[in-house]
Amino acid sequence: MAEPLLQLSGVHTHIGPYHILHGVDFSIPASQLTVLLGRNGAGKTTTLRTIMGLWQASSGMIRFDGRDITKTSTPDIARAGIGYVPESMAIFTDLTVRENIVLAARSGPVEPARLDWMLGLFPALKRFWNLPAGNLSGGQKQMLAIARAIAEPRRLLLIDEPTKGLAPVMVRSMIEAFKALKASGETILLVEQNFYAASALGDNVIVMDDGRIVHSGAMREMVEDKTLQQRLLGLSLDAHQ
Ligand SMILES: Nc1ncnc2c1ncn2[C@@H]1O[C@H](COP(=O)(O)OP(=O)(O)OP(=O)(O)O)[C@@H](O)[C@H]1O
Repeated sequence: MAEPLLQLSGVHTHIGPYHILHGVDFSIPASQLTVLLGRNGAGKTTTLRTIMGLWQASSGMIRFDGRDITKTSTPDIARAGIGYVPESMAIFTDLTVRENIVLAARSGPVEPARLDWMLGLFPALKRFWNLPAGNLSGGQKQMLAIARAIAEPRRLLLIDEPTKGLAPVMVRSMIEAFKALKASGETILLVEQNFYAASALGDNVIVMDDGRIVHSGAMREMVEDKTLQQRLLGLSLDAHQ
């Protein structure tokens, strides 16, 4: 079997005096979408931040594309090709949609073909191209944050709860955009609490609780196994949108 693109082995993370991750192990295969599920406070965001080097793992190893990145700085992790969209979205609300995207491409102008592809994924951004991003709806802001993350080619995208608080119609648009992203061969690790979106998109699923991985496997297996779902969805996921 091919080596996974990302692999966490026995990762522990402390935030100040608090021990948050307790030996996290999982791997992310290339060109697939892996969903990370778990109730509030399970450690999902901490896992993404630890991969990005925003929190330093206190022990264990994180390998990306065959290279140990456990102690690599965040800018170098980003340069290695990992894009991160935090839950807070990180967009500039006073700048236009265009300016937000221009600023996200650090190594030069966005390739025209890439821009067309991005605006095809998120057509709303084209409509609001010259308007301040603060005017966008919550879902459109989320789409802009994702577009910023893919303004340059990435090897891996880490995306934290993109459907959180969105109306069902916007959740469906987001699912369509993610399906198109998947079809382009992107490798994605998606934190998602909405099981409707998670099951529509995931090739693989990882479930966390209390800073530990309590399940990992194929999403299809979980969708078909009601007993497993009941046990894991009892971790207060949204079973429907
Ligand atoms: N800066 C911090 N200082 C102290 N504890 C923190 C900090 N950030 C997170 N934690 C704690 O770490 C644990 C895991 O939080 P984390 O945000 O990773 O969970 P999560 O699964 O992403 O939950 P949510 O869905 O609510 O975002 C929680 O108990 C949280 O209170």
